[in-house]
Amino acid sequence: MSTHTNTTLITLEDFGVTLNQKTILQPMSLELSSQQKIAIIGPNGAGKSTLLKAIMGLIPSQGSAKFWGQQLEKNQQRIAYVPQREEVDWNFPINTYDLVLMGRQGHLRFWQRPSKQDHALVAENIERVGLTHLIKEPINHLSGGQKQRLFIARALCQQADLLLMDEPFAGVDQTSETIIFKLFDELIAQGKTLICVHHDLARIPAHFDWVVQLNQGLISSGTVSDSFTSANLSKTFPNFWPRFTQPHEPSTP
Ligand SMILES: Nc1ncnc2c1ncn2[C@@H]1O[C@H](COP(=O)(O)OP(=O)(O)OP(=O)(O)O)[C@@H](O)[C@H]1O
Repeated sequence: MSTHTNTTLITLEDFGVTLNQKTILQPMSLELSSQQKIAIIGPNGAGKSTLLKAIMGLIPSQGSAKFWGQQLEKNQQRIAYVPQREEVDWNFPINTYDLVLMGRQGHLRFWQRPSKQDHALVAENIERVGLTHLIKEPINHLSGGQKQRLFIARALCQQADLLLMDEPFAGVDQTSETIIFKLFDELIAQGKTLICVHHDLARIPAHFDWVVQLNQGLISSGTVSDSFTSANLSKTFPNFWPRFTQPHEPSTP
């Protein structure tokens, strides 16, 4: 059993994104606690990826985003970002092992070579995501699900406390999905916090604790039981609801 306690991890205040004079995310304020599996959901173009990139400081934003009550720069090493698969150059000439080893970079001074412990951590995390047999393969030889697991292994090597993942289940086979969800539970038990942009609404109740609903701004943020409701989903997905039905909430005729 975990000895960690939930604390406020992310605090956004009037946090918004405007790019090329277009408002992508209206200013929002919210708090997210640690040691939870948090899903970010919303229709295409809702601003889900934008929110992750903006809080990671990869694109400009307005307002304030704090991690453990401090600016990003103070905590960068404690946060791992797993980008959407399409954003990675899979033809980059690097193999599975070396890509995961990159997760250790932030822990090394520029003159230091990876230590025995660094290499042990790489091997351990590659094993954890079930890719040991592909250790020497160039990354573009991996399947969709294996590619997602590869980046999760790199994030694990970083030994981050917060993992921000942009659609880690996109194009993932059943084996990879099972491995990743199991890993999520192990990470939560270790006190980590996971934030995932997620598309599969049917998986939310079973696999996530908290859900943030976006549609060009914040629609709702709350526990799955309180906030994953038809009322909120119809605001988040106005063009599709009631085509979506919640697994635990029968649709009304
Ligand atoms: N640099 C940019 N300049 C202007 N608009 C942008 C820029 N980057 C993204 N956008 C727009 O911001 C909106 C939100 O994009 P984003 O990728 O965050 O959506 P998303 O919710 O992740 O969508 P999806 O589910 O399709 O991945 C889109 O309308 C997109 O066209």
